[in-house]
Amino acid sequence: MRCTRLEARRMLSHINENQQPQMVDISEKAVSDRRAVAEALIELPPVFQAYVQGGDLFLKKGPVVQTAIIAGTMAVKRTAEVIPFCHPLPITSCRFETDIESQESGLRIRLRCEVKTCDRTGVEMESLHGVAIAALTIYDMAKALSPHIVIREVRLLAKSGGKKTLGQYPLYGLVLTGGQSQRMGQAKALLDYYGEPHAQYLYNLLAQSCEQVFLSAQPNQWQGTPLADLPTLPDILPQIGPIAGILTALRAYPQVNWLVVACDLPYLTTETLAPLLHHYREDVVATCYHHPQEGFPEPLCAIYTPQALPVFEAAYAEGIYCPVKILQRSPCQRIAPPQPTITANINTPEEYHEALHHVRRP
Ligand SMILES: Nc1nc2c(ncn2[C@@H]2O[C@H](COP(=O)(O)OP(=O)(O)OP(=O)(O)O)[C@@H](O)[C@H]2O)c(=O)[nH]1
Ligand SMILES: [Mg+2]
Repeated sequence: MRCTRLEARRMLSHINENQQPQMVDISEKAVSDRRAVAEALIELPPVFQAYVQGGDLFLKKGPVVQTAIIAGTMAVKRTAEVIPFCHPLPITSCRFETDIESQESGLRIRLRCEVKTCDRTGVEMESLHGVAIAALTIYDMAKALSPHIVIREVRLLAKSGGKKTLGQYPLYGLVLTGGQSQRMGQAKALLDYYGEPHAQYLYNLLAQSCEQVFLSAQPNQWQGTPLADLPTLPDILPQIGPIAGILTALRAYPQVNWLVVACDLPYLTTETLAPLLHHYREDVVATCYHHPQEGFPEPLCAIYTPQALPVFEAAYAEGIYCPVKILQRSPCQRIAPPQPTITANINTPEEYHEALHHVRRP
């Protein structure tokens, strides 16, 4: 598989000019507050159920969950000693949340570890190391009673901090390109307003403020085109309009903010996107522009929070596929567009030729 230009640039910082691995140089990065949350699930057979008491599991070696938290906290502080290219960081907070669930099949212990620092790089390795060692400690404390213990789903739930985050979540970008462009008669994502395919232009624009950007498309839609190398999230739902792309993205990365834009918006620039980023709110489903005349919310130039996933799932289950309707019935923050044209989408060849006059000012 060919790697994208972005991946190539990222990979380069992990190797030196002699192709040897090295620690990424973060000397020039800005210091900022950073947070990461990781989770692990541990499954234990039914024999353990008799030992649960007040949120812990009391076995011969002692209180299992409490001991795991201590082990995990120590692990968090020593991550850089264990993982070769990990930077040592001052940990300003380390908190575990635990939950024991009793099921027919046995016990399920869920461990979450939230780590904070204020530094030049993130603490995701620290939170992952913390839950991994806490889970191994549970295994060690419990194995004498039964070795049939499974540690599963050690994963990162959230990471924030640095430039490309909003509130407590990282910002990801999605350029919707999965439509059929029937009215245009040619792919809208490939139209040229600024000297390159417009989806490429929007990808670059979003990459200025987003940690990762994806094209939302049909599987293999852009093979053999200039967009082929861009990271893509292929729809996992039928081609029922933009909701298919938005829901695919929300499901794939539920713990991020999504800046979603349609590929047929020619007037988006750093300046016209700035108010959305500036007015972002975490306690709503989306922050979006409203249409100056009609007054409805524009869902295809908006920032969605993780709250959008259950809202879109419910709408999809009810057969409501129109994103405008979904936003109209959800708590969202609408802001006035700095220019009325920002939300103008271009659907026909006539509109395209007209728009070219406006975007290419001398
Ligand atoms: N991922 C994804 N994006 C879609 C889908 N349908 C439409 N879009 C995108 O959503 C945005 C708005 O859609 P429309 O204006 O209807 O665009 P379109 O469907 O390509 O154009 P028409 O065929 O003329 O309706 C565009 O950026 C489309 O590429 C879909 O099923 N999946
Ligand atoms: Mg359409």
